[in-house]
Amino acid sequence: MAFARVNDVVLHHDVRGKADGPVVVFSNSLGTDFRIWDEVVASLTDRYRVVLYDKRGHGLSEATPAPYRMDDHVNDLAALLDHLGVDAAAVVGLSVGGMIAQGLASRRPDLVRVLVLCDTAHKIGTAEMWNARIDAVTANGIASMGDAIMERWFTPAYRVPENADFVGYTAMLTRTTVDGYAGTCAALRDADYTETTRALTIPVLCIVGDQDGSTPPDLVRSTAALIKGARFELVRDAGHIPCVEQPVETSRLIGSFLSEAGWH
Ligand SMILES: O=C(O)CC1=CCC(=O)O1
Repeated sequence: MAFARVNDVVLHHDVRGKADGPVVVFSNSLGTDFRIWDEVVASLTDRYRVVLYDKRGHGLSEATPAPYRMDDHVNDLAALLDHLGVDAAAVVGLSVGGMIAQGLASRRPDLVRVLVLCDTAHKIGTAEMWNARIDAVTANGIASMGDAIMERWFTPAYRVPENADFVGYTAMLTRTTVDGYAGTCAALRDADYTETTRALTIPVLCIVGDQDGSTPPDLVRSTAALIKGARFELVRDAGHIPCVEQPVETSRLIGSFLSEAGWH
């Protein structure tokens, strides 16, 4: 693992895999850090140079004061990739990470050659919804919303106290900084990539858990329908975070799409 100061923030990141391989970048969701990708990344490191990072306010990255703009997150990722000397990449993004990936693809078409959009959309939620979350997390902390968030993240079968992984991912959520969480809710509230995503011409795969309670299959399907030639895949028995709940199938879908898109 490593830390880098880019723009006005210190970002925690890690580079794994084949040093001279094509680059695959992973961007994670609200309230998670880059460990959610561990199992998927393990299936790719023999072929790819993989870049993982924690967006500002998440994981071990610095938490600058809320609110954030989606452009802050997009600029952070662009600056981190410039810092690492990456000049072309496939970008895999989950939820807000998928919005960051869409933003980067439209801002830096030189950099983004393939997109995998997991459980995300061109626009997620409403201003009322995000303002209510910002108010709740600011007044009562993230743990106060923990159960409701877990119901969207994971299926009932996964969400049992005997499942140590479930307990661990709950801790990952509740240890996110309030600035990072509320700041990123503001970024989500204000972001709408409908027009820029409609203009994408690169290979795009959209995948979603069949029981995703945050970005349900119909929403993700509507994002795929915006993009000429985009592929849509449903992951069975998964909620909002298929890379954690169904890592084998998620790895298979991502790995084969990267190959088919010529990213090898
Ligand atoms: O908390 C949720 O509902 C899940 C989520 C929405 C945007 C994101 O990145 O995660």
